[in-house]
Amino acid sequence: MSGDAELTAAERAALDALRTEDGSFDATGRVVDPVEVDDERVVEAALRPRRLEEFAGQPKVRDQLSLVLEAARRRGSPPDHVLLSGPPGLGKTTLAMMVASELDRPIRVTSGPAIQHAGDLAALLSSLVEGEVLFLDEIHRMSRSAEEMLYLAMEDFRVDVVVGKGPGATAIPLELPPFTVVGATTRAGLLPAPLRDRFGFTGHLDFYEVADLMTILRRSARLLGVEADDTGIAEIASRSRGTPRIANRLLRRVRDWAQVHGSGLVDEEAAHAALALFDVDAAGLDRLDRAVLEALCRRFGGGPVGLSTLAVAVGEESDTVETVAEPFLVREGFVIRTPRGRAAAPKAWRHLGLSVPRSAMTQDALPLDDDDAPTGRFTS
Ligand SMILES: Nc1ncnc2c1ncn2[C@@H]1O[C@H](COP(=O)(O)OP(=O)(O)OP(=O)(O)O)[C@@H](O)[C@H]1O
Repeated sequence: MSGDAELTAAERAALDALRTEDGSFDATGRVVDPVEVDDERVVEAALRPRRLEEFAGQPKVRDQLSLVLEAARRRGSPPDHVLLSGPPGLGKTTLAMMVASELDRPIRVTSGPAIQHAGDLAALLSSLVEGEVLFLDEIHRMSRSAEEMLYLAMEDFRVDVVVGKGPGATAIPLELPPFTVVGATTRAGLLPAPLRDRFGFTGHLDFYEVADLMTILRRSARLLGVEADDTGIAEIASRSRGTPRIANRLLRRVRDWAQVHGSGLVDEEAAHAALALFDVDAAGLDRLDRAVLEALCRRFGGGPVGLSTLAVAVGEESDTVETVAEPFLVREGFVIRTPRGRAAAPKAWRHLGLSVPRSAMTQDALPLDDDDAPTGRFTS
């Protein structure tokens, strides 16, 4: 059944106004999508700071990590394994690269989906050199058998290579040189406890303050050779959903506008015009975000409503709504996660120009969902 089947004409019109030509909200093509798109890799790599002192924002995680690395350097041994969690585009890969460069050690980069068999992992682990950093992106997407091998390897620097099959199979232990795993995940809650416990340091990256995004944007503008004044930088920063990847992307779109329609200078006027063109509103919300708010308020009377029902109503995958739109909507106080589903906060009604119903006033009092706010912490 189509998610729009029970909409009133007015509701359907409101949602349709937010759709792209093919009828979806085109989450992957969004200018404010925090997930990296393929042709961005080169420019992202060029903009990536190499040293911790150039890493703007996230002072807690940066200082904690800096201490862990400095202590390891002084001891002359690899640091504890590091787990970095947080929404996409906040700098997990950047920090992983920094661990290697700060320690002056090589880094091997792979990701959970690339390791589907324990054998893939065994081959990788047995080729590491002493002190090497193994960056495992999307670590929550590794297969269970690989996960089990990984936590043995992280604890004892050993893997058991199974030779043969059936009753005659034997496990041959293989010693590994000490190494450091840096795991990155957008979903720390999905990691099994035994794996999570093998990380001596866990850093949770949170959305950035506007002032930190401005620092990042000034640096990026300099590296890209873009002339930008503070009004333009501030406007872009405030609409970047607290995410450096989005800030850098919006900077490039505003630069395009300034080069084609303006004087080449990235200023407030260029930022306003370019961001209007790309459907990014004053709060940094785009079509998908507004569709989520429209559906929550107009169709479900403010909720609470289950994630999958909400996703069907906006014509998107649950995963896209949960990992792409929702973290920012929750953090900015538009949406509240409750054990009974998602609810619209008063700010959502106001953002859509609707009057706030009495029921929405009490949504703030509902208990939050468990997943909501891990912070940077040490684990033993
Ligand atoms: N603190 C920062 N200072 C400067 N630039 C940053 C910072 N954090 C992120 N960036 C920039 O933002 C872009 C995205 O960062 P990065 O790839 O590290 O994010 P990520 O969290 O690993 O994302 P994903 O989960 O999608 O892999 C990079 O180009 C990087 O240069």
